[in-house]
Amino acid sequence: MTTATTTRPQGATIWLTGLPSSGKTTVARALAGRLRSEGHRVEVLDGDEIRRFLSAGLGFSREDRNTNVQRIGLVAEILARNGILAVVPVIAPYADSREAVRKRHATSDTPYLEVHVATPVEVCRERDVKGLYARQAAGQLKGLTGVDDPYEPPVDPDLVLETRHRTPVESVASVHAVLAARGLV
Ligand SMILES: Nc1ncnc2c1ncn2[C@@H]1O[C@H](COP(=O)(O)OS(=O)(=O)O)[C@@H](OP(=O)(O)O)[C@H]1O
Ligand SMILES: Nc1ncnc2c1ncn2[C@@H]1O[C@H](COP(=O)(O)OP(=O)(O)O)[C@@H](O)[C@H]1O
Repeated sequence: MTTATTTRPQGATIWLTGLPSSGKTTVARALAGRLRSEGHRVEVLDGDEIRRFLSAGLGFSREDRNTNVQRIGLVAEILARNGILAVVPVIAPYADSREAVRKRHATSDTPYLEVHVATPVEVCRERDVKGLYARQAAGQLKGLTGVDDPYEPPVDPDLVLETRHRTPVESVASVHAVLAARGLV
């Protein structure tokens, strides 16, 4: 009798950090589409959806954001460790919180990519997909990331996407190139 050996595909977490309306979700969805079309198993851990279920009840204090990011980091690492490409379009404004997620991945030797979606706040304000910048300006919302709440830009990200000067397809190509260079796709 022969024993079949199976090799599990290598997973990874691709974390897209950036301000609201910077383009995280747009790039994440387009990236996921491309990776799926190439036959990879992909999950997008959407910030809004996570906050409706896994992080229901959490707000936007520093403590709650950290709790949210650590929960998402845990789920992403479990998925990635099991051969899934986990794409995470979540603000994650605090450097120490992102560092803890990176360390969690390092502990299990799971590939982790930090991608800074580096769109200036003036451009995000113009895009204002969900009307948050307008609500903040009108005094109806306090603690908006990048405006009256902190965003600590990554110091040494694996990739920076200047979405002002690139189309989403070009941004996807940049992320894909990093994944390919690391042998992950
Ligand atoms: N005060 C404040 N600051 C920042 N963002 C706010 C806020 N209130 C609501 N939202 C909306 O919440 C969406 C999810 O946020 P995240 O879970 O990614 O944020 S965090 O990482 O926990 O800081 C986030 O989604 P994106 O716009 O896709 O970034 C915002 O639309
Ligand atoms: N080069 C680009 N990359 C990503 N998004 C862009 C770009 N140019 C314009 N946009 C637009 O900016 C908006 C970004 O919104 P979204 O992806 O929901 O941001 P976030 O998830 O960071 O809040 C979308 O309406 C998108 O079409």
